[in-house]
Amino acid sequence: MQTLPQNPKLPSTKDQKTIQKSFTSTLMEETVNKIEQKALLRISSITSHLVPVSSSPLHITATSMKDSYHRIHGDVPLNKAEWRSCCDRSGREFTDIIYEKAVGEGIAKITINRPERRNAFRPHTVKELMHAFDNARDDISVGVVILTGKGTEAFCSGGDQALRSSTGYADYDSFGRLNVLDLQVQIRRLPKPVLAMVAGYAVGGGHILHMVCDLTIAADNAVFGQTGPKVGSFDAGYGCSIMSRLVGPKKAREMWFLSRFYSAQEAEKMGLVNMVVPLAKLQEETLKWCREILRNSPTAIRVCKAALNAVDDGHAGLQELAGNATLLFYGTEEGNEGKMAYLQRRRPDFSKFPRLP
Ligand SMILES: CC(C)(COP(=O)(O)OP(=O)(O)OC[C@H]1O[C@@H](n2cnc3c(N)ncnc32)[C@H](O)[C@@H]1OP(=O)(O)O)[C@@H](O)C(=O)NCCC(=O)NCCSC(=O)c1cc(O)c2ccccc2c1O
Repeated sequence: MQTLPQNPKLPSTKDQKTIQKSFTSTLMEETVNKIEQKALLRISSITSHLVPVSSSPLHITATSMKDSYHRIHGDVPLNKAEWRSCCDRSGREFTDIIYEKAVGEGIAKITINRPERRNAFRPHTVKELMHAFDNARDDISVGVVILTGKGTEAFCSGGDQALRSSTGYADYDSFGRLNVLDLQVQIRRLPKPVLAMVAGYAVGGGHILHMVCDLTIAADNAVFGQTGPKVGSFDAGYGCSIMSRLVGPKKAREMWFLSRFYSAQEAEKMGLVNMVVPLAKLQEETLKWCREILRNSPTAIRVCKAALNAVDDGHAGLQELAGNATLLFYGTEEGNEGKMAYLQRRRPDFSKFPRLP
């Protein structure tokens, strides 16, 4: 046990004893707290995969802990967001999607709006999705983007099979397209987190869309799977490589070769989703995650997203990550000295900048 150091400045032995007593009891209290916290965490880790955390009677999360980290960074508000709807860049209403921003918060929400087709996308849908993602990227007040589907039946059921032709999916042009591949890359490279909020089916190309998002919050009615091999299609790009990274090579083969469907709970166990919540709590939980992310450093998140993708994305991944280094360098005096010297037609003086070890 720790003892107080002998201090000649302390007034009396009696007082010292009193202080020693209160010091000891504080220490004991802290120790009991720590043991309690460890036990709570242990119980939480055992039970969290058995029942959705939010519906568990043992609703114990790290945020209920009492240490200074949790006291300072603790809970985020769970209030509903007030959504303001946005038009496309020419001021026209979107037809296949709903694009909204939360008033006073850095959250954009993009909803695929073809519920009568289980939110299957056609080329025009993808075109609109790309416009919205572009806008969310360029809007500096937006820090996080939610991608979801209208209604509770489906997040997205992939490409609209009624429009599939020998040249891809065709609607507004006489030729077909596979433009969802460009959308996947756009989400992957977006320097802000994208959260998939999944209720109902996320299958086929819709399953791949949730996989390319950074995080997935699923309702307990969500269903995940690839259908390609049953409908004469496949996505041998991100659809295979990202899946293999997420669930491992064996499980990825199972998902593609057998084309089965998996429940939300199974998907969570496989590492396909971050959290499963009751359908009624889906929006609330997703907003909570967004708000928690928005409290953190946007630059740290931006660089981490690029870094987490860099190895898998090869040259393109490195380019994205390295672009962040350049961006940060432009904000330094050293970077600025180079620019100023060029503009002032003089030799740059980098001598005052340290060569850090
Ligand atoms: C998603 C389902 C399992 C849902 O079944 P459920 O019984 O709940 O509903 P219905 O089947 O009755 O559907 C209601 C209604 O929606 C229509 N619909 C659903 N999905 C689609 C779709 N993908 N395309 C067109 N229409 C769809 C359905 O026909 C009904 O209409 P009614 O008029 O009859 O009311 C089930 O619907 C289902 O299995 N859907 C198909 C899933 C699928 O196979 N998707 C395509 C996979 S391939 C793909 O997505 C894909 C797209 C790309 O752009 C690629 C690009 C590059 C490479 C690969 C690509 C790729 O593989």
